[in-house]
Amino acid sequence: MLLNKILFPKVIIPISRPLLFRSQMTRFMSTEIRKAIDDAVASAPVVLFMKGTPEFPQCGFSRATISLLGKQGVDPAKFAAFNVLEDPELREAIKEYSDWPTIPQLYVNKEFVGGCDVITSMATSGDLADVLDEANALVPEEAEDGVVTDEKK
Ligand SMILES: N[C@@H](CCC(=O)N[C@@H](CS)C(=O)NCC(=O)O)C(=O)O
Ligand code: FES
Repeated sequence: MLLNKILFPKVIIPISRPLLFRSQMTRFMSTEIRKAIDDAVASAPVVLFMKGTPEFPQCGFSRATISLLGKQGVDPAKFAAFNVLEDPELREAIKEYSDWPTIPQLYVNKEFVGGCDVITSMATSGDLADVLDEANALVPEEAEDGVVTDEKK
């Protein structure tokens, strides 16, 4: 430790500050907001917290995620999206709730799955199709329309 301090004094000092700030932040979300997010997450089998709406995503990461969900064939009846740009409190609280620092955030059956990068790699590996299929969240084979994306307008 002493050797570290001598060799990397500038590394050790800044590390302690974000940790302290984080422990203060984790007490910040009110019970009401936590309950509201619990309800949002439980409102459909597939829930996306995003910037903008499925029809008009307002960020490339949200657009890419909604597009992937559409291509997987997520059933609109099994899907709910929450626009964090309409609710600054939700935008911050969802990060604490999931312990994930960015938007979009995907939940399937109330379980946090990940953000855009995770969803993209799960789509490539086939894991996303498996998770959505297990959640019974895909449109039946004979139906045509999945989640509306801006590509389908
Ligand atoms: N690598 C991220 C990309 C998403 C991202 O970086 N989102 C940023 C810019 S949209 C974000 O949410 N920043 C915090 C905020 O805007 O509140 C992922 O896999 O989802
Ligand atoms: S809003 Fe700028 S990258 Fe998402």
